[in-house]
Amino acid sequence: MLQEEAKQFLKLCYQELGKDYNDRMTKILQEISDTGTYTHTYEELAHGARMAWRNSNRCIGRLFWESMHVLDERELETEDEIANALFFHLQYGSNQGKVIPTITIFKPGYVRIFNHQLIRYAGYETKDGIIGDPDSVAFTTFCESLGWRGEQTPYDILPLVIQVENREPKVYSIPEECLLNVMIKHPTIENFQELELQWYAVPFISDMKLEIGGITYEAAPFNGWYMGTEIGARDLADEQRYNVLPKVANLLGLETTRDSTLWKDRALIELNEAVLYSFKQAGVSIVDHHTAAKQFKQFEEREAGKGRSVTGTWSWLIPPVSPAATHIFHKDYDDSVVKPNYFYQDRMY
Ligand code: HEM
Ligand SMILES: N/C(=N/c1cccc(CO[C@@H]2CCNC2)c1)c1cccs1
Repeated sequence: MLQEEAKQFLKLCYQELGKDYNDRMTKILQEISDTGTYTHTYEELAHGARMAWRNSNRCIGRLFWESMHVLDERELETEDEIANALFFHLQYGSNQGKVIPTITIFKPGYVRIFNHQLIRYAGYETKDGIIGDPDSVAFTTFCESLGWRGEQTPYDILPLVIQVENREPKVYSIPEECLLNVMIKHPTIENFQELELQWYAVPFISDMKLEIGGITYEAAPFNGWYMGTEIGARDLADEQRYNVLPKVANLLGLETTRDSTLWKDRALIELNEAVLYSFKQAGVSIVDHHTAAKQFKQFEEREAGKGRSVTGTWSWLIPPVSPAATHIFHKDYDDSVVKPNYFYQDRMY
């Protein structure tokens, strides 16, 4: 099984790198029969992580798959060393707002990061309702069970929770210099900032596993930049998230008593325009869903040129705002799963 996965990956990887794979294949098969596993070279690891992004069916941002920076931290052993590598990744990937798509890869079978994203707001269940991000309530409660205490504001940054081997998970507050936040304001509606909306600048997904040639990296956090609708049409807009559309509509003086005034749609557009404007003003990379769709079209064309077929999940690739205004809506995609790839894994709390 591992031999087969290794063979398949190596053949394709070395073909794409323009290298002969015979010698390497022999060495790997020997290592697998000696030790039951094998260790990727940095080149195999880096190209495998990029191939996994290229194969991510639900990702609209794949045009840039070859440019991802890969930080190899497989030799780290202690929770402190790992926390410091994560603090480094936060600063390196954020790059003062000029976001660099980056992945850090830790020793397989040894490290787990409990966070869904390295930077996320806490959620608190109170008798008067939820403070903060409802999506974070379970993880926040878990952090509190480990002794962590937040300030109970709607935008508290959660700590990192790192587990090595089967030791107790350790909790680390994120240093200020690793954090970048954007206050949401509107280009023409002056009192929009009265809503006091904000969001963190850069998404770092930290709970997916990376599978390359039969080796599973359970801790391989990766960042890119946001597509505006993720924040403006989901994180801040969903009823079961920050649910701000009624507040935006009131600020805009919209008639909210009838659906047919399309007040929700108008509020959504103003909020998404404000998100894109605020990120640009703050010098933080972000892409609107029309530009992202055009970039994805370029990705499809480039892959065809390389003789590779593109797999995708239509329902995830279409943006949540004006989906039919993008080419993606008007075609269908083969949702087959190709490896290397990123996968969900069981929650640790
Ligand atoms: C560079 C800018 C990037 C943009 C604008 C982008 C955009 C997106 C968006 C909008 C989604 C859907 C998320 C959702 O609906 O919740 C997504 C999903 C995804 N992206 Fe990308 N992405 C980028 C980079 C990356 C990178 C660097 C990786 C990994 C190396 C990646 C891997 C994925 C994966 C695995 C999913 C599916 C997540 C899931 O199934 O929950 N993306 N991307
Ligand atoms: N823009 C992004 N968006 C996402 C990419 C992958 C996953 C997610 C969050 O997915 C959650 C689980 C299902 N929807 C929300 C968001 C990126 C995050 C890290 C690199 S690029």
